[in-house]
Amino acid sequence: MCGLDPIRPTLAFLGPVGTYSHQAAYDCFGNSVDYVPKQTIQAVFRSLSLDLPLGIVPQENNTHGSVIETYDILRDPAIGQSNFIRGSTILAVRHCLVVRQGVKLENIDHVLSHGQALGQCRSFLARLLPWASLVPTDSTASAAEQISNGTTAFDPYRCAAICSSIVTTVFEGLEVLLDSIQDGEANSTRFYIVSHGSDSTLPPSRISPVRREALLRTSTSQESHGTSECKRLNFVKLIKALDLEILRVDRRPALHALTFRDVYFLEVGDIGGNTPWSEKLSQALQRVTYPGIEVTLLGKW
Ligand SMILES: O=C(O)C(=O)Cc1ccccc1
Repeated sequence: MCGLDPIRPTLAFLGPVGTYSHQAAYDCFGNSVDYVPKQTIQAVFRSLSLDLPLGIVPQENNTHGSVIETYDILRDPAIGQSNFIRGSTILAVRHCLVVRQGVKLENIDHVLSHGQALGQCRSFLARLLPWASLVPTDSTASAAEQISNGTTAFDPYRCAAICSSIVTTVFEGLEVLLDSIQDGEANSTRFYIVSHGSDSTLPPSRISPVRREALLRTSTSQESHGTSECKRLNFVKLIKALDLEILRVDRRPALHALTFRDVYFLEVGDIGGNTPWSEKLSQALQRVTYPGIEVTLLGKW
């Protein structure tokens, strides 16, 4: 982390330079933070500390859906204890097919990218490169970097990356072969801003929040297993008792031993009135303190 300004806060993003996460963070915070690339989404969460208080992670895409890797990490008890969601931002995502200079479509037999980008270009790939093998990478820009520096397991002159055109200004010897290859015309990805601690002051953002929101995680508690309190989550009862606007629900397998028990993520919004949002949330959380059920606030903004 040498070369970083000791005063300016640092922000971890899924690197290398040139990813969509990097662009989304820059759109929010510009030069008011120092950017620290991390290899994976998990590494972004794990790196959060007093020295590296901020991060950004992709959360959902309007054509390919939830970013599973992010939701799986949100099951970690550290989220909601030491690390928190502090906001969200949306980036319009326009993918390019990037190759080593001179490579033609018919030369390509491997397409490298982040799984989300491969999914967002599925129809394009089926139409124009049906013979190519798809190779998931840690990020879109890391696919481009591997082709540029020749560290792919494949012949870099037979590879293409799906990524932003920005990578051609970051890594040498690359060019855009085809532009705007995403399947959905209005392809957008939403990101969560994450922080170490729940109430550190965030640097000024160019993006103002649309409404007051929060993210809750709920599941049957691990401790209740095998006891009379080990119930199935009564989801309808829980949502009614919360009495908040439910903006989205995601579901992932729980990490504990009971089979087919899930963790639910509820993104909730303020339904109006004069009560401050924090107060409204703590009242809602009190209404859902049922034995055997855990409800954790993962962040509010
Ligand atoms: O790999 C990236 O560039 C990311 O930031 C993750 C991602 C991938 C595809 C669309 C949006 C975000």
